[in-house]
Amino acid sequence: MIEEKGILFILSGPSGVGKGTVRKALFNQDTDLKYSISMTTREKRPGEKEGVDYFYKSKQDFEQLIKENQLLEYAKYVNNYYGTPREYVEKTLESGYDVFLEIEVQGALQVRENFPEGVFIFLFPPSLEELKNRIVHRGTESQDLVLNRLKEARKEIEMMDKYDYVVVNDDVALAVKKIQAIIQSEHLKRERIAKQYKQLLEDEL
Ligand SMILES: Nc1nc2c(ncn2[C@@H]2O[C@H](COP(=O)(O)OP(=O)(O)O)[C@@H](O)[C@H]2O)c(=O)[nH]1
Ligand SMILES: Nc1ncnc2c1ncn2[C@@H]1O[C@H](COP(=O)(O)OP(=O)(O)O)[C@@H](O)[C@H]1O
Repeated sequence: MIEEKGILFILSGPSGVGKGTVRKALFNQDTDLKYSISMTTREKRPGEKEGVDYFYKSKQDFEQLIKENQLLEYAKYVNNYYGTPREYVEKTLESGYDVFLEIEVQGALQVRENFPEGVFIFLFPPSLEELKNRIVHRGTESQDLVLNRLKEARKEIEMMDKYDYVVVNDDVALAVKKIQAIIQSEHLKRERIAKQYKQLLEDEL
């Protein structure tokens, strides 16, 4: 029998493109997806909550998690660590649920190595100018950090061709619809493959 494992979806793309905004809009709608909450060493922003937005860790605790191989992937991003808890993702997929990660590009490439069957979605800005506007207007960063994030963004955009899908985030609701269509079509694809496989086994008997 074919195991009914969940599908791992990875939403990535440059900082400021709208990953968090699009992910939240997606989860505000009715969905069976399970969001994997990341670990980070960055400071909690006003309004954020432990265990909802992130699990906030000290640098020392985070490095211990790395040593114990408890992270599926991790990256140092603008002087802070960010990482995905391995056990949550593996167990949730095993129990048949789809898991959704929203992570930056270096981490997504590491996930690619461990989960080549994952579905990798790159969120693309309408333009670099608009990306800069979004980082500036979000207002969570100092001028220096804005420049750092823009520098990162240029490098990250070069990684786009390693992804399965590219979604332009010009309008949040539209980007959400496109991601939902990708999720649906990946399920149909896998169902079709499972059916063909079953047929193949029956034909051989
Ligand atoms: N590699 C990796 N990146 C993450 C993870 N969680 C969040 N990120 C990314 O880290 C970057 C910075 O996140 P954050 O400080 O929350 O700022 P913002 O998402 O740009 O508002 C974003 O690109 C996130 O998508 C994770 O578990 N692993
Ligand atoms: N489609 C969009 N149109 C206009 N502004 C957007 C759109 N998506 C996101 N934003 C804005 O851009 C800024 C960065 O979004 P955010 O979700 O924090 O990006 P990321 O998680 O990729 O770093 C926020 O101020 C957000 O409100």
